[in-house]
Amino acid sequence: MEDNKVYRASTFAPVNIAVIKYWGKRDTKLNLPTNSSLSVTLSQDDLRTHTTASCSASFASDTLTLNGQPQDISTPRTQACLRELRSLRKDLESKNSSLSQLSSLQLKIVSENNFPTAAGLASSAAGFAALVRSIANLYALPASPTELSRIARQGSGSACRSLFGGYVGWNHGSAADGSDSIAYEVAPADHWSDMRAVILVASAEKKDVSSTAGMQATVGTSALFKARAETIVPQRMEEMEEAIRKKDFAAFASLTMRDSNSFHATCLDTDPPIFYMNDTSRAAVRVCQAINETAGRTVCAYTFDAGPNAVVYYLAADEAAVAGTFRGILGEKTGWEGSRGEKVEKAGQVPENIAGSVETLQKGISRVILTGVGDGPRQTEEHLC
Ligand SMILES: Nc1ncnc2c1ncn2[C@@H]1O[C@H](COP(=O)(O)OP(=O)(O)OP(=O)(O)O)[C@@H](O)[C@H]1O
Ligand SMILES: C[C@@](O)(CCOP(=O)(O)OP(=O)(O)O)CC(=O)O
Repeated sequence: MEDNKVYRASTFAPVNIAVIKYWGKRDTKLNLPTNSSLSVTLSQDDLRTHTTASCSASFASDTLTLNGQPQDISTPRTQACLRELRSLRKDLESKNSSLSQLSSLQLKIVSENNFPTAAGLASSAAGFAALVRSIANLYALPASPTELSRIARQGSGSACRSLFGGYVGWNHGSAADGSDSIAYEVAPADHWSDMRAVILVASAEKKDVSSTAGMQATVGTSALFKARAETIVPQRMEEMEEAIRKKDFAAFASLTMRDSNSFHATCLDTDPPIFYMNDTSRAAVRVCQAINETAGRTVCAYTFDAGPNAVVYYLAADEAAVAGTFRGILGEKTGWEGSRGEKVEKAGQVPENIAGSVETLQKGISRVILTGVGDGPRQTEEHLC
């Protein structure tokens, strides 16, 4: 091996927003969930993590830098990912002596998120998916996205779904070692490519209760949680997969909204209660209901993660009715500039009976992000170091 040679590989990885939520672990060390979940991968043209993984005999220790700030790389979750990836590389090296011994070199990982970190915009999902994918590329691992999803899950549960594009399931699995708790493609992005999303960013602040802490408080104290994990979600997973296969937006939307509500109900049922949605979030729910009522059919579906931001899914054909209404209300906010936002036709009047919600939304939303379903991680020659 050449002394001091720097080996590197870079990737972009997407954010995913669940429509059937992961909430609760049966094993906190391995991030094994109590229920399966399903998400839509969002386009990396709008939201993405960019990560470069490099290794060299000249590096003194493993390091991780996120948005220019050194991060603690010694956390058990990051260490679990690095250990698994190094071990796969070591296996390759032991079978082929002509391979450079990269598994014994220190890693330098540099990453940038083009959206607020830890604001409920699934930064840990894109972040760990990018970390795992970039190191797998650096090590030239023949591992499939499914195998890498098993590793990324140990970084952050929802990260396993960001190894795939399109519509992605995560099977809760039953093996104690987590070998069957992996992500799978329900349908690629081009199966239902006209799925769009407008994200209403309510707050770019760091949240009070992390997903990790919040979900275990729910597991420990919520009486509703058991029914959700054992009965409600298994049934919804089947219905959601069918809705996606048939491209049935009304069914997709109804399941998405009900599952978001069910997840937030278990948060409220936690002792002490956890509030991720706020007045702004509830105003977004009312506006979505009004949009659907005005259209006379279901044209949009809201969902909320562990934070107040609304993600509103809709189909391209209903852009004027959905994004157009939000443009009418939030047209002054950041996010409408550029060809995509400017193309959104402002819809007509919003019903008078939701004037209060409209005002709350105007006060509480700082920016919007227009996006849609997208593909999985992309290798790139643009290196960050
Ligand atoms: N690009 C990245 N590379 C490595 N780790 C990252 C990256 N981006 C985020 N993370 C890790 O994820 C953490 C944020 O995760 P957290 O679950 O708190 O928020 P979130 O993912 O934005 O929200 P949520 O998952 O609830 O939607 C960061 O503190 C950091 O440790
Ligand atoms: C509400 C959610 O976004 C929760 C995501 O939780 P994380 O994947 O961030 O949790 P950890 O596994 O502890 O890292 C729902 C979802 O994405 O399915």
